Amino acid sequence: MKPLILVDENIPEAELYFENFGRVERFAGRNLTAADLGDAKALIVRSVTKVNATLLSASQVEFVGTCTIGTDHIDKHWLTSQRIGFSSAPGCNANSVVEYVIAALAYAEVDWQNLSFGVVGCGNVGGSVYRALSNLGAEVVGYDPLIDQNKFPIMGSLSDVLSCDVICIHAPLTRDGEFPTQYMIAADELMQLKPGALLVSAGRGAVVNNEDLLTVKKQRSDLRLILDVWAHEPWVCKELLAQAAIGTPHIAGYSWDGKVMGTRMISTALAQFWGAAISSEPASNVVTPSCSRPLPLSSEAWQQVRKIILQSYDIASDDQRLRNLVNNASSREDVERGFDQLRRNYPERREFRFTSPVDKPSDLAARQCLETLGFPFL
Ligand SMILES: NC(=O)C1=CN([C@@H]2O[C@H](COP(=O)(O)OP(=O)(O)OC[C@H]3O[C@@H](n4cnc5c(N)ncnc54)[C@H](O)[C@@H]3O)[C@@H](O)[C@H]2O)C=CC1
Ligand SMILES: O=C(O)C(=O)[C@H](O)COP(=O)(O)O
Repeated sequence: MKPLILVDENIPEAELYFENFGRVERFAGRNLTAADLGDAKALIVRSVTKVNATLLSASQVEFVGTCTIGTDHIDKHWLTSQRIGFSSAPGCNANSVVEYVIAALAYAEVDWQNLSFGVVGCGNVGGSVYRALSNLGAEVVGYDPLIDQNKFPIMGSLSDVLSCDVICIHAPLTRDGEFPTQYMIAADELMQLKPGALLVSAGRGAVVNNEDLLTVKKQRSDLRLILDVWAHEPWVCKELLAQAAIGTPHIAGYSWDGKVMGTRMISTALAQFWGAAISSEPASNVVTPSCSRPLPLSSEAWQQVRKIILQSYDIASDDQRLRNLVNNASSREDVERGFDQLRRNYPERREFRFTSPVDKPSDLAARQCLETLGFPFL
């Protein structure tokens, strides 16, 4: 009999990608316990399942895969000590997060052309955001003390980044090492932000101290917030959400293409671990942003671009669904349950390169800009 592979219910296409080398059974990620593991040989999770000795020490699991970029929910040292195989899916939904940021800017009517952007964490996600914004003609500075400082044209200190018009946070959640990120953006950092600054938080909620954020935002009505991640998920603070220009339930990386890429990358890793045949082309994180810098956009052309971006990704609906949930919930449990439901039932969102706008904009610069973003006009 084929080995049992337990797969989170929120991982699409698992049957397609895993069933030729195992029996797939689904589980609800947030509630998985040691007693549910049975004779599973592989466990495939998302970020809501804490994988550690408590969950696995009495199990037969020999491989853990997470169809996510982030790994802060996994005790990797313990897995290594037990010789349990492990793989994450680096970069699988990086392009989805880039498109989230672009759609959020479009929805908030932030014309990126003459603004300065600071990117905290310049890995697969932050690096792609950096390149996408530079390609669109924005001025970008990165802060990432752990990478080669020549990797991007302009790197600076955290203060340099905090002095920009827009600050995009894409650092992972870490609690140790020389540069831990937990609460790295707290009251002092928030008070440094320039008047009218816009903060985009799409890494992990606890990189930003949410209590400080609420306090500072109440004192500084000039600041604008775009929040996809929350320090105490699945709970969302109603007061903080009310202060956000855009608030979404941790779905920046939830394009259909990004999620399926995660499934494919982990099925490839498991097949390699077991020496099984791979059921599809080997997966990679495919998107290479174009390097051409488009022509400057007139304000009318920018509006054409904005409209097409928002037709492709209706971020307003993501924001509205979260507000409906949080504003109508009668208890903390309601919010937590609803948050997970919004994520489980997330609509199929295709990336820009798979959506053909109905109207081709008449303006050449608008068309070039959209092509730079990946829209397939030609
Ligand atoms: N909102 C969402 O839906 C999603 C959120 N994420 C989050 O974004 C994080 C980043 O993703 P990737 O870029 O793909 O990861 P990555 O591992 O490729 O890059 C992370 C970068 O952050 C840098 N970094 C670490 N500590 C730092 C610090 N103290 N200050 C500044 N930079 C620091 C690292 O050097 C690295 O270059 C993930 O760990 C995950 O938590 C990822 C995908 C979707
Ligand atoms: O890849 C990551 O890291 C993410 O944050 C995911 O996009 C979030 O997905 P879940 O694993 O929390 O469903």
